[in-house]
Amino acid sequence: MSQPILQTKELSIHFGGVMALNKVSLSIKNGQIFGLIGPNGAGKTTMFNLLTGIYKPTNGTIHFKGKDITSLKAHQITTLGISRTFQNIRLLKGHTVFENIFLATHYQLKYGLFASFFLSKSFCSQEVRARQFTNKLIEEYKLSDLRDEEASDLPQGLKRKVEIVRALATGAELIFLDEPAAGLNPVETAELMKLIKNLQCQDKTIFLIEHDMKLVKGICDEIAVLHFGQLLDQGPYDKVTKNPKVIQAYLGRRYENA
Ligand SMILES: Nc1ncnc2c1ncn2[C@@H]1O[C@H](COP(=O)(O)OP(=O)(O)OP(=O)(O)O)[C@@H](O)[C@H]1O
Repeated sequence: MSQPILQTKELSIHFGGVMALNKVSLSIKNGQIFGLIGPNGAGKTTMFNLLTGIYKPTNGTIHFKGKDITSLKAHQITTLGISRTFQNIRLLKGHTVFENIFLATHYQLKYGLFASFFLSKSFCSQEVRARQFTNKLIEEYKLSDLRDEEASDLPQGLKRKVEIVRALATGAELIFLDEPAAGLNPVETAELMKLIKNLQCQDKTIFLIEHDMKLVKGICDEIAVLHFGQLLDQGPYDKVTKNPKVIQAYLGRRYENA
């Protein structure tokens, strides 16, 4: 767990007069569970949007496994091995759990439009492998009973789980989770924590945004704190949460309750 998998250098973006991120330099090591915390409007989701190619930075660089991905498009970044979930769960309406996960496997497939149109041998064998991979994930993450259920009709905790498994189905090594515990009850949150730890055991690196400090304290190897677009501190939970600037800007009662 020593090599950085993701590094930002002086990453900045402004929207008109709003400096949403200002010279943020972060380093996330391979295999870590890394937490990003900070008050509402601090720039956390903007950070994810930059790292996944949805926004382009005004200044600064992003490297993934040593490769400069700053100007790549969102689908190119996903193909390289980065995937995400959203603050408001975004599952495909009218599609089953299987279909939601299966569609995500297509980031790993290597055939063109021509091959798919004429159902070439390569297309067919890759489709078979994609189905097998989807079934393996469904079994592994204990979703078999829900395989043919409409994903968007499931309870919140299960929807979140399907969204995370869908991120895995892209073949991602690095997974961003934007407030994964939002809207979950304590039992669902405990299940989620186990799921995230399990992803780490499978050599995935996790970068998550979260306000639930029990979750952050319970599973994060390192955390970073944003405040008005600036990085206040980065390091192990116990060190960062003792930083007076961090306590003043964000933690307050959250820290006492964690
Ligand atoms: N597309 C956009 N256009 C204009 N301003 C934006 C845009 N996206 C984000 N911002 C602004 O950037 C700042 C940071 O927002 P961001 O959503 O990243 O905060 P956050 O830390 O994720 O907050 P929360 O915890 O509430 O989700 C805010 O002032 C927000 O209004």
